[in-house]
Amino acid sequence: MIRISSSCCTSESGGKNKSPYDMTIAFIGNPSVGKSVFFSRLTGVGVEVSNYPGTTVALKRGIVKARGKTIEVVDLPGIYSLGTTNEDEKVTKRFLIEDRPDIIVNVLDASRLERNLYLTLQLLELDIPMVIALNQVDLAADLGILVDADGLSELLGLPVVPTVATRGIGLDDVMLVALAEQGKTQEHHRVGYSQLIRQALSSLDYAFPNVPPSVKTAALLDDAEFVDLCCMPPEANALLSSARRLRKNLEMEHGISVPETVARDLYGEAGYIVDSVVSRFEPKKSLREKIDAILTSPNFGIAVLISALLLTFLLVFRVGGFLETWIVDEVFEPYVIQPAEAVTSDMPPILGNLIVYSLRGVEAGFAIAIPYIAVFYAILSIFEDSGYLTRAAFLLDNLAHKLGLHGRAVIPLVLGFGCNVPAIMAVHALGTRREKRIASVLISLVPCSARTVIILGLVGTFVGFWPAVSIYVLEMFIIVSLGWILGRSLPGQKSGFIMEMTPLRKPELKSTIKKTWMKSREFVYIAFPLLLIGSAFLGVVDALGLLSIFQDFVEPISVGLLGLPSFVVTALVFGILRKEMALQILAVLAGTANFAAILTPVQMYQFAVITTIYIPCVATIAVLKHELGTKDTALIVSFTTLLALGMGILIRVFGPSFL
Ligand SMILES: Nc1nc2c(ncn2[C@@H]2O[C@H](COP(=O)(O)OP(=O)(O)OP(=O)(O)O)[C@@H](O)[C@H]2O)c(=O)[nH]1
Ligand SMILES: [Mg+2]
Repeated sequence: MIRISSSCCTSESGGKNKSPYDMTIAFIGNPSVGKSVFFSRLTGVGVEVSNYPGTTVALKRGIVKARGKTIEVVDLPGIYSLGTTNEDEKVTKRFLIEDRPDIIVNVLDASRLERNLYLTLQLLELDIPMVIALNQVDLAADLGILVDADGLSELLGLPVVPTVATRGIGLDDVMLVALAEQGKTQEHHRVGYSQLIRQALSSLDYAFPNVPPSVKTAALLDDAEFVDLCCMPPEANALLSSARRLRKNLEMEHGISVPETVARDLYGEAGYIVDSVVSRFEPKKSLREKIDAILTSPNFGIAVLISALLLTFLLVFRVGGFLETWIVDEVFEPYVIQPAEAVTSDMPPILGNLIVYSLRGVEAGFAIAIPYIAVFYAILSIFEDSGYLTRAAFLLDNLAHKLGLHGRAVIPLVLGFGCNVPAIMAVHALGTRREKRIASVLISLVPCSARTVIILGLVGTFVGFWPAVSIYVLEMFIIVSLGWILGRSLPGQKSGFIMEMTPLRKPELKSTIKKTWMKSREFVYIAFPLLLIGSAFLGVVDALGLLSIFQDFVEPISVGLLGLPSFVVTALVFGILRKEMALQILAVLAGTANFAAILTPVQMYQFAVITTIYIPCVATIAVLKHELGTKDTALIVSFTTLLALGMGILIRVFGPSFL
């Protein structure tokens, strides 16, 4: 057992050229192999770990101390190859070249070795010392797959350590081996390309003797970014133009496509290695396969999906609602709000309002938001970790294609139900800019957990469960229609990316609790200061009589067009800061959380639909701007505002017939 002490220092991006640490170890591998489990177990830093590809979207750094050394560990987004198709591949390549880690720990999923080895073979060409963590051997054994680690080590010429990251098995050994490999020249395996590629590479060898093999292969594949990063401009240009000439020759004279031949060679070699080191036996458990077959069958699977969604909302509604009532009625009102009102009744109005409004803000955060958000995240975490999220994506693949998206975009869309911000960040793993634009617009309309607070806390509690569900149906209808229109009208390249199905596993209670806790805590840190300041500000503004001036000013819209009480518009303005704040501020303004006393069912429905659709919250606007630019973001803000206004008017006109 080695002693590892850790400190949590993470940064989101690269850019370190001279390292202040004794060594840097980078965890690299395909998506969902367990890199982040390694990282968080080693550093103690709580990074997101989930059973769907593309969980880690930015490079994360942490520090551990082992054997008297200060080691920087880096968790990278999962990639399938060192190609040029997506941002994650570029981030990884840039990191490998600019930061040049001392050791790569290439994490492999033992149950999907062939696919994983493709990247391993590419990494070998970089000539950076490497250790293989053969992870998920437990799952592989369950599936009847046994990998001969020693045989693999011999074939690759690298140390191979079998691991089960989730149980911490083999982690110490990986670190020990990595420490021992630092600075060593490894006599590792080289890819045996087919003859024509070999010839092309050796003629580049002749002309550019000092350029490493990985750069020559990249040049032959026309990966200009990689070549530019590795060579000085004159040499890079000369290498790229020689490689282009060679590629053209090969394509004209021999009729082969160089990228296809290189890919075939790599897969061929990966296949050969797998044949030599993998043995299969009849797995013990086939129950998993039976469940999987049901979950992914076209008709039954969809029925399970719809039931799962309904059950989710029912659970969030029932458990969240129960907790909300208990916290408001049994804790806050008798022990906090009423005593505070009694104490402040003799104070000057500004001071009295400042205190009471602030406390109502805290009450709204604890009572209205946390119960729903925590229950929602607990369920979402079970969906993620069980592998159900990727099955949902698979089932909805057809529908996604109709919306101009790939099935994989379903994952960010579903994550959007939790929070739009990480969901929009996750779109960067999608293939094309066109797909990113469509997915981002649609995600910003997905009812996130903050909007769920409003839908369930207001309409679910005071109008009824089914009217609340109907808001989700309405939202889905808007999202599907908009996606359909955008899919047909937006120009750009369509993506043919293959989605990987992550294995079905039993979610772990510990992981569910940890994730729910992390996300709820994040909510408290981010939302509560805003909530307190917002409520206090509102109290002062109200005491000064400024609130009514603003409300009178927008009355033609709020009262005239929408038929809502004038104070509602103030709540809507606060909703731009954070969506659930709209409801919390509404409670503060109304002086009660019993919304039925101040609004009709139609008005509550209108309020919930408008807050769900209009302007994404500021955090979402910020990531939209980062991913899509100012123009697209401004378009989304204007479009959603108009759409919300239109829907508000429609509900005012037609709502009374239904509610
Ligand atoms: N059974 C089993 N599950 C594992 C093991 N290691 C990781 N997992 C699970 O695999 C899933 C993916 O783990 P992550 O650490 O998020 O994977 P990652 O490589 O960081 O994935 P990306 O961030 O998407 O690139 C999670 O559900 C983990 O609990 C293991 O050794 N055995
Ligand atoms: Mg990760």
